[in-house]
Amino acid sequence: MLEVSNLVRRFGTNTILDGVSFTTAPGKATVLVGANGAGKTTLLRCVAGVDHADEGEVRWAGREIRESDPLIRAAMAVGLDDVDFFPDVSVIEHLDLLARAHGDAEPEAMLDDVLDELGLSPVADRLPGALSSGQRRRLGLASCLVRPRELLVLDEPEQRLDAEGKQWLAERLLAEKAAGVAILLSCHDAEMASAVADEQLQVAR
Ligand SMILES: Nc1ncnc2c1ncn2[C@@H]1O[C@H](COP(=O)(O)OP(=O)(O)OP(=O)(O)O)[C@@H](O)[C@H]1O
Repeated sequence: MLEVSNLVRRFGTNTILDGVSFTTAPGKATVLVGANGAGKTTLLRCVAGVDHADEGEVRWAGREIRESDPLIRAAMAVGLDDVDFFPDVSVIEHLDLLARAHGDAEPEAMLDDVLDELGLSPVADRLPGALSSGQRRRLGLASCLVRPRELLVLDEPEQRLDAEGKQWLAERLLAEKAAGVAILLSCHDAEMASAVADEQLQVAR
C-alpha cells in the first residue's frame, strides 16, 4: 500500500503542496485532478522518488520511498511525462531490455501482445526519434506494461492519445485494477477520471 502523509513541497517561497495525505489500495485507482500548475506532477514526482518533499513522508509497504531501492523499483511502474529513451535503441529493444531487467527471460510473446495492444507493432523497429509524439507516449505506457507492477503511477496518460487510444487506456486501467494493481494518476479528462477513479483527489494550491 502507498501511504502519503502530510506532504509539503515548496519551490522558493511558493508552497505547491501544503500537507497532502492519502493512501492507495490494491485494485483501486486514485485520480489527481486540478488546474494547470496545481501541483499534480510535483506530487507524482515525490511519490516516484524523483523529487523530494520538504516535509512529510511517502511510504510503500511501510518503507520510505527511494527510487534506488530494488523493492520499490520492482513494485512501482512509473510513467511521467519527462521519460527519456535511448536515441539509438529501437522501440522493441527498449521494451525487451526493460522486461529482461525485471526478470522475464523470455519476453517475446508478451512484447508482441503489448506492441499489438498499443498499436506499436508497425513501428517496433523504429528509433524513438522517428516516432510521433503520440507514439512516444504509447511507448512510455508500454514501458509500464512490460514489467511487473503493484503500483502504477501515471502523469496525464491520456495526453496526446487519439480517441481510440483513450478508449484503450480506460479499459486497460480497469483491467489493471481487476488484476489487483493500485493506480495513481493525474488526469485532465473528466470522463476518463470518473470511469477509472475509486477516489478523486482535488489538488489545489
Ligand atoms: N522545479 C521547479 N522549480 C520551480 N517551480 C516549479 C518546479 N516544478 C514545478 N514548479 C511549479 O510548481 C507548480 C506546480 O507544477 P506542476 O507541474 O506540479 O502542476 P500540475 O498540476 O502538474 O500542472 P499541469 O496540469 O499543467 O500539468 C507550478 O506553478 C510550477 O511552475
